[in-house]
Amino acid sequence: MPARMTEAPLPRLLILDDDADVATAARLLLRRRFSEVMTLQQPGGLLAAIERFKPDLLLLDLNFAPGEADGAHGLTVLRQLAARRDAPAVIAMTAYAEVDLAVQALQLGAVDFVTKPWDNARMVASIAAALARRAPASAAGSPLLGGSPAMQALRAQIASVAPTEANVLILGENGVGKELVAQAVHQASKRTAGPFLAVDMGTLPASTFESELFGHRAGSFTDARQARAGRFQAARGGTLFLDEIGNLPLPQQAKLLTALERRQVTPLGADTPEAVDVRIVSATNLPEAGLFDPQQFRADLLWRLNTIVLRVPPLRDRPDDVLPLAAHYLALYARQHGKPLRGLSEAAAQVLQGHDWPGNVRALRHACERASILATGSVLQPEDFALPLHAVAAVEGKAPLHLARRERDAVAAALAQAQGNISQAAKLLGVSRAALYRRLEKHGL
Ligand SMILES: Nc1ncnc2c1ncn2[C@@H]1O[C@H](COP(=O)(O)OP(=O)(O)OP(=O)(O)O)[C@@H](O)[C@H]1O
Repeated sequence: MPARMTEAPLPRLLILDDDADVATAARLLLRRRFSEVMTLQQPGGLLAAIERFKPDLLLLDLNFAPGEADGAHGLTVLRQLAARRDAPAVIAMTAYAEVDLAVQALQLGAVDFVTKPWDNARMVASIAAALARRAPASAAGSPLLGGSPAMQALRAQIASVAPTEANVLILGENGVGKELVAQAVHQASKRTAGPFLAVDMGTLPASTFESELFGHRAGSFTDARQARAGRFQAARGGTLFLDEIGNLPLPQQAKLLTALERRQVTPLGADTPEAVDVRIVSATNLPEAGLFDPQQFRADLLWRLNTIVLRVPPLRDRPDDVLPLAAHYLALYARQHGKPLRGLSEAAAQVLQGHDWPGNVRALRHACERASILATGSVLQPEDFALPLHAVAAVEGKAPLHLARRERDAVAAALAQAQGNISQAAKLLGVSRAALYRRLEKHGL
């Protein structure tokens, strides 16, 4: 019997374009993907419209007046939105060849840009990607799904830890939901009206580490034309989420430690330090043995960060969570991609639950997105999730061996490995090129 699924609400779209025809064309193209579409021709009412209408996405023409081309108005709007917590994701629209303008829009926080006149497929893809990226944040409030005993215990820990000011270290494999846990801590904390700012410590270049985190004054180094606040200042009154903390090289660990010990930071080029008012939540997928190895991680920094440790268990250790998560994401993607909502066959449910999910919830989410886009039947089958063959075989046990399907999988795998090179794929499979062509035809590959 197909599993029941919860309905995810359709997102809302706001279009700001001074050309009524363009706004109408966009509305007609996109209205099936949104519960409501609102159009504005003047920027004056934009902030009020955002408060009232609460759009998930804003399609923003950067040039408001006919003939205008410098995009100054649109960039001003983007700057205003950057300061707001309720700002929608923004896709900027520019005239053809305004590449510099598009780049500036992206730097100011737009998630993508499309050039006018747009290509419908490109516009739809851009919108789908923007909404997908926004999905975890917009689930804020009750985003941490899963009723397994492990998740219930984790939620209880979050509830008791969040209202304190204690620093929290979140441990768990890739994709288990550490960032969602960090957001949940912030949302249940006394700082919930302040910002939640995530910084990926693994990718901060060593050369700009201090400027990124602590800020800089104008002229403090060659490229520092304007003063800039660091993440510590930007997160003031809120929570600073230091992700991938285990990847921070030792020299940067020392700088971070100093800031945390003194609870103040000195922007590059400044004479006086500034007090820090942030709660630190950090996360790593490093195994605990690695964290406790002083060659990799300073014990004194660890001691500052891990006042409270929250462990998020891998998905394979909480199989009860798999089907509710799958149902949630299948419903979400069915909506987002305008596909019919499909249930899971018994076999698919078993395969999903029995899989060991090395990529955890992120991988399950991707598998659900793929299935909701590519599946053709009314009920989802194991193969729609494109899991490695052994996962399907392990659960099917004594079920028929599905020779045709395995042959198709083997051919597809060989083609992928050979990067589409037919001769090489044929060699990998131990068949002639002609035999491979026959199979490609047979399986519609
Ligand atoms: N309990 C959950 N309920 C709903 N969605 C979840 C849950 N856990 C994880 N996800 C989803 O899985 C994806 C990965 O989650 P998240 O980014 O929080 O993991 P992570 O542990 O921080 O990953 P990484 O270590 O790779 O940065 C996100 O899309 C998130 O929305």
